[in-house]
Amino acid sequence: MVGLAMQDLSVRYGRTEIVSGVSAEIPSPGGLTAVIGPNAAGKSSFLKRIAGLAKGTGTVVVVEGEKGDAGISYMPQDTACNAVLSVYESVLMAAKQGSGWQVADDELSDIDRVLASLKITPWAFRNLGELSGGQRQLVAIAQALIRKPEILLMDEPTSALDLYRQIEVLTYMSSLAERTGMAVMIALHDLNHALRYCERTLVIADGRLVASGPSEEVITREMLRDIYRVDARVERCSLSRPMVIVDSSIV
Ligand SMILES: Nc1ncnc2c1ncn2[C@@H]1O[C@H](COP(=O)(O)OP(=O)(O)OP(=O)(O)O)[C@@H](O)[C@H]1O
Repeated sequence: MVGLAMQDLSVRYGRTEIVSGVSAEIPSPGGLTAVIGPNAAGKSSFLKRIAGLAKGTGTVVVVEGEKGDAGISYMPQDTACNAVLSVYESVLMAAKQGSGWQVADDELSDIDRVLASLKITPWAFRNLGELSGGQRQLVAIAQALIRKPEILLMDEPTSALDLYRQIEVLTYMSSLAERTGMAVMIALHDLNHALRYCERTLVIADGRLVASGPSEEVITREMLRDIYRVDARVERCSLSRPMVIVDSSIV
């Protein structure tokens, strides 16, 4: 069961400050938190700063975590691939990152379990270079999960997946977070995913946190107008789930 406290985070690339003064708390147990906002708003930079992969000021404290900073894992937006590795080898390498090369039986069982949970076992011995973009994205998720992070930062993890896989992955992440107490922050462009799968949402615009709270309270007509510049409504579908219906862009 972990949470996260972020205080006054900033990110700088050279002299340019891209993210400024972001403070937010993810209570324990973390569950799923969406990070939304327009293109180039600073979502990836914010996640990288939390993971210690981008330079800047501010503090990140892992609340109740056993591994401290070591328990944070970042899954990048671009899933770079080493074409000479098989899926299985690439997940094994991710598992062994930062530790020795001896492999125990239970580590191999963990890999089997992660591949099975994402339904990618049939490709286990195919080379990464032969996979489609969506298949590679699922492997990247497996590489992130095999490290058993306490806090997982996922940068648009479903952007290359078909609708069925998007739902499968987010449902799985949601149940995994509930079962393990893991905190998952997910940069997303699909606001219906944020409404449906994420307990809370942070909105980043121009590098600043402009709203945060329960997803349904944050994703409102006003926010969509002010931040996304679209005329849109949040209505309930026949199953009573909230969803965004876009009428037009605002010129
Ligand atoms: N390594 C870098 N060096 C310089 N500028 C960068 C670097 N990485 C990102 N930026 C700039 O920082 C800004 C925010 O980028 P970032 O990738 O954090 O946005 P984002 O909200 O994740 O965008 P998107 O939704 O388009 O993926 C952009 O203007 C981008 O050009």
